[in-house]
This record gives sequence, C-alpha cells and structure tokens, in this order.
Amino acid sequence: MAAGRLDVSRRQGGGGYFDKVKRGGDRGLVRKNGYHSSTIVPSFDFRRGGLSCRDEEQQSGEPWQFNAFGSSKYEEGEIPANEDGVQLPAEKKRKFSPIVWDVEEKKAKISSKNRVVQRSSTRDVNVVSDEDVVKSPVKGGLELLVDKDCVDGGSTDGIGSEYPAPLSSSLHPKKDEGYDQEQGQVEEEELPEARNISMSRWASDDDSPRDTTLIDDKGMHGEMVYRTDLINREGFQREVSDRDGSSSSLLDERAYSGSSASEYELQNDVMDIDDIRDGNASDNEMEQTTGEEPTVTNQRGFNMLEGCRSVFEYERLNEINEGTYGKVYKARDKKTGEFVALKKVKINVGRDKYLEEYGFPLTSLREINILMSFDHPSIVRVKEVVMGDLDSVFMVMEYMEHDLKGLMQAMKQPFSTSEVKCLMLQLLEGVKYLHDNWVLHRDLKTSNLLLNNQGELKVCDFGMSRQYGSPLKPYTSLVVTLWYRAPELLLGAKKYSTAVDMWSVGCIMAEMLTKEPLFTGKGEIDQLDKIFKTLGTPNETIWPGLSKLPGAKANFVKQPYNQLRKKFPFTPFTGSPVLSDSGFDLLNRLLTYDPEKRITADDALNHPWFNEVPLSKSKEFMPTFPPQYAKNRPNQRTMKCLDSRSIGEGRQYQVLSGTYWWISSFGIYILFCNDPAVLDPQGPEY
Ligand SMILES: Nc1ncnc2c1ncn2[C@@H]1O[C@H](COP(=O)(O)OP(=O)(O)OP(=O)(O)O)[C@@H](O)[C@H]1O
Repeated sequence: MAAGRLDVSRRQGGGGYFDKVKRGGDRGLVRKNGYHSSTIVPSFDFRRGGLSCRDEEQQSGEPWQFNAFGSSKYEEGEIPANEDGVQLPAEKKRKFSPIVWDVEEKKAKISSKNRVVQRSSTRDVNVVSDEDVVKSPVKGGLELLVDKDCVDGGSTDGIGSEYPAPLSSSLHPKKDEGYDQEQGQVEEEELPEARNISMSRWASDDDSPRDTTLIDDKGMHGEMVYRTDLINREGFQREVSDRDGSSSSLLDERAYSGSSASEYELQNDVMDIDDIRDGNASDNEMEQTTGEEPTVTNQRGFNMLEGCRSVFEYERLNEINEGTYGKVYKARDKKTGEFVALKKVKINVGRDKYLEEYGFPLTSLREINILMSFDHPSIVRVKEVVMGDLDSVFMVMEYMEHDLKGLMQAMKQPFSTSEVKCLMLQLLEGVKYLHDNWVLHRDLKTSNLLLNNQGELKVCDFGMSRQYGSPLKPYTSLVVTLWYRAPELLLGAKKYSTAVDMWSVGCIMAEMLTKEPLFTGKGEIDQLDKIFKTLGTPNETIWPGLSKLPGAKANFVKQPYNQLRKKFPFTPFTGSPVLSDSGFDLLNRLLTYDPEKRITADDALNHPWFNEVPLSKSKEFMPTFPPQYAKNRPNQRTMKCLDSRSIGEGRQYQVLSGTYWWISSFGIYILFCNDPAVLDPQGPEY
C-alpha cells in the first residue's frame, strides 16, 4: 500500500457472506455499515503511513461505500409472519441503518455460524422518504420493523413542565394529542413488537418485548444481519455484534477519569458474548438469501477503494482550534481552492482500549464513520479522510467560519429572538435527523455548533456520539459536557436516550438568548444544585423513577419553585432577553426533568413559538461576523472589545509572525495571536 493511501482489499469468499471473516490474529472491527455488514480490519501501518482497512466480507465486487440506507427482503405487499404465524405489518421503515463498529476480537469465538445473514432484495430507498420500509425477517418469520415514528412516538405523553408554565393550552394545541402521537399509537396496536419511544428510551429489559425481537442492520449490498443476541431459545440464530451498534469511549472519561466508558461498554460487549458462549448460541448456521442483488441508493457514498489522499493536497493556513481529540486547521484545497477544515485525529489521547488494541482511537473511528454517512444541512460535512506523514490522519470537513461559543463570547449583544429562532430551527433539524437515525450526539454544546457566513448552523464533533437502540442498554453516564448534561445523567442514569440531547438543546437555547451559559456548575453536585435552584428540586411526583437513580439519595438543595421565568422575563426594555410565553414554554419543555416528558426534536420543531412573531430570520439575513481567529483563543479578549457585528467580514494578513490585522470599514484592527501554527517556523506539521 502506498503511503498515504487507504488500502481496502476484499476477499471473495466461497461460502456464506460471513464465512470468511478472518479471526484470531486480526484485530479487526466488525462494521455493519449501510447495506452490508463487513469485517473491517483497520490497522495503522506507521512505517508506510497508512490507515489500512481490509474488508473481509465476501461482496459483490462493487466499491465499498459508506452508506446508510436499506432495503427490505420482502417485496411490497408481502406481509411476513412471525414464528407464531402472526402477521406483521409490512410498512415500517428505518431511515438509517446505523453504522456499527464491533470488536471482532472480543467476538472472535463467535464464528460465522452464529451469524444470521439475510441477503435481501432491494428497492431504491429515498433518504427522506417516509414511505420506505425496512424489515428484518429472520428464520422463523419474526421480524423487527423499525420506524422513525416509533422513535418519537409516544414520547411526549404528559409533556409539559413539571411546574406549570404560564401558558394557555392554545399555545400547544397538540399537547393532548401527544404532539401527533396518534400514528405512533396506531402502529403500536398494529404491531405489538414494534418499537416505540417509551421502549426505546426508558423501558427496562423486563417490560420490553424488545427482549425477543431483533435489531437489524443492513449491509450495503442488501445483506441483512440480525442481531439476535437476546434470543435464541426458539431456534433463532445469534449474530454477534455490539450491543447497540457501537462501543464507546467518551470524552468525559478522558477528561474526568480516563476510564469507564469504553471499558464499561466493552464489558457489556463481553457480557453479551459470554452470554452467547454460555450455550445459547444456535448451532444452526443460517444464511438466507433471496438471490436478488439489491440496488443501493446511497445516503452518501464514499468510495473507500479510491483510497485516502494525502494531506499535502491541502495547503494548511492556520490552526482554528484544538479540541480534546485533535487540532483543527483551516486549509485550502490546492486543486480547487476551496477552504476546508482539517481535523487532525489525535492518536495518543487518554486511555482508549481501541487505541491500544487497534492503533486507532475508537472515538475517531466512530466520528469518521458516522459523519461520512450523514448528509444533512445541519450536520457538518466530512468530505474525506486524508493521511499525513508521521502517522497522522485528518478529517477534511467543510469549513465553517465560527463556532457558536466563540461567537457568543465575541458578541456584545445576544442574538435577537428571530436569530435565535433561525439557529434553533437548524439545530433541531440536525438533532431530529440524528435521532431519526438512531444516533445520540451526547455532546451538544455551543462549541460543537458551527456557523458559517451564510447563516448556516451545523452540528460537529461526533466523537461521543453513539447509536442507541431498543431496549436500552446501560451506557456510561459520563457523557455530555457538564454544563449541558441532563439531570438524569448527573444522577447516574445508565439507561438514557434522545432526551439527553434535548436537555442540551434547552441549555443551548437559553444560552443563545442570553449569551451566557445557563447552568455553570463546577462539578456534578454543583451542577445539580444550580439546576435545582433554577428549576426547583424535582420529586417523584413530577419525575417518576427519580428515586431509583443512583444519585438521587444525595442531599440536594431544596427549592420548591421553578425560577426559570425570572431569568427570562417577558418585559421588554429591561436589558434582559425577551422571551414570550410560547418561547418560555418551549424552553421549559426542553428543560423538563422527566426525560419521558421532555420534548422531542420533532415536537420542538412544531412548537408554536416558531410560528409567532417575530418569525425566524432567514439564513441569508443572519449577520456575518469577523474572522474566526479569536475563537476560543488566548487573545479572545482582544476580539471581545470589537463590535463583531459592525465589522463584518474582514480580510486577514500576516504581517509579523503571530500578528494579524484586518481592515474593515471601521478601521484597522490588529490581533496579536499566539497561534502555534503561525509561529511554527517549520511550517505545517503534517
Ligand atoms: N468544520 C469546521 N470548520 C471550522 N471550525 C471547526 C470545524 N470543526 C471544528 N471546528 C473548530 O474546532 C473546534 C474543535 O472541534 P471538535 O469539537 O470537532 O474537536 P474535539 O477535539 O472533538 O473537541 P471537544 O473538545 O469538543 O471534544 C470546534 O469547537 C470548532 O471551533
């Protein structure tokens, strides 16, 4: 393999689709991505400077692509039955077949015989279509139908603030209908085993029929892989896979303890495997085929066979920022002149089991994998992955001029209500897209929201994201940066779901309105205290199940009232942000204690606040801001004294090492910059 190339080789196997998964010495990951499930064996060849991936699954010979959408085994109209002969509705869909990284070695004892592979006929699936169906038939006829409506449906029962909001019911006309819950309920009646939000979010293993259903994943070429780790008593096959699609090693465990999350989740992987080893795995080796090669409609195609380009295809301009996981540079494509952001993947960061075992941090694998499969205007686009020398790897992303955190720190005035609406709508669209596709972001915060000069907001940093499924499995609660972390996480909940992201969205909305973070705790207890002081101390009445959470026994501040409205008074001309009753209702619903009652992204998008005046500003009319140099930089104060709105887009020139100046219609501004990328006499350190 040439240096700087991503080598993806495949073996054509003679047997079943998964017969040829190489075991033993390989330290591979099983990725169920898009339409095929394949074993990818990523390895770093440091001497040759390449990320080598071998896809060891037998395939059709078509290029290996990151992809997301699936197909059905059954033709339309054909209604499969489960093992008991109960017919199941055909029309359910899964918009996104999640990408799964499994630990192959952890599952090395599980051979292909334990897999259930279904090659299915395929019809083209439109990414945005609500009509498409993904069914996961298994030997015996049981199938899992996954519908986006099932994700959201039923989640908003009892929606509302635990402390009555001063809002007339007319403001939330759909409340009693559960914000369009009817469809979800009908589907539940029709399909007793279908997922619904109450199951996918908070159902326990005991009460969820999901214990005996399958979680599907579809291969890129239409193979269906059934994750039947929980069922085998009735002759179903077991397919060994990660619990919900991926394992995690998370930002906060790096930041806080350097342990837990990935290990915790890996332990769960091992538990699943042990369970299988303990004798429940079926002897039946099954490979079902329909004989028809599916057609693939990509959500986003990325041809890995083309290999990775070199980072030297890009001219590095300056360092934009450095996150926990890597530096981010601004760069220019030498061929096209296009500006991009290069995120250097940190290889040696914290304790990452994957890093030790596979030479590549899990978080980066997950981030690359998820981002390359997503295609949404509110999700930052990763164009490609490129190799540098010295074993470095870069994600090439579309360049965004600002992140919301840096921007708000630089702004004198907070965003106007119509600007907040514009940003919130984009944020909610992005979060809805994630949740519809069974992905939790788990680190939504203002520094992970990027804004460009076209008024577009995009979510970035998927290093902590992961798939979720039903039934919920325990995940680490050490997720989400403290200030944006939901109370259930702070209280140690291990089973959580999309609601954790919605809490973060609530914190972000409040911050957009005031320009200041809402709850700025110094530690977890302090964070909870701050939340309780503002929203009132929760109790079992407003949050059933609270007392069962590990942290609930602690002696917290007792505050009987919700004081949130005091922070967001309606009265204009006070200097405080003006938030209408409707806007406050949305905020209150986002910051609802009980995750079951917390508003979903879908419902938030339909909230009446967005229909009342002032209406959302359109993106084109969003203000532009000065260059990004001050973003989260040591010399941020220099920028703070500038009126970012009045400067508009300036041009930057390097006049001295580390010094920038730009001209605007208001004069010349000089920024002293300690940017190591600028000061580095060696030039780019690719
Ligand atoms: N596509 C982009 N365009 C411009 N700036 C970007 C882009 N992606 C990231 N950044 C900047 O880099 C910062 C860090 O990026 P990112 O959050 O992806 O890295 P990280 O290492 O995962 O950070 P964190 O510490 O939040 O985990 C962002 O806050 C943003 O300022």
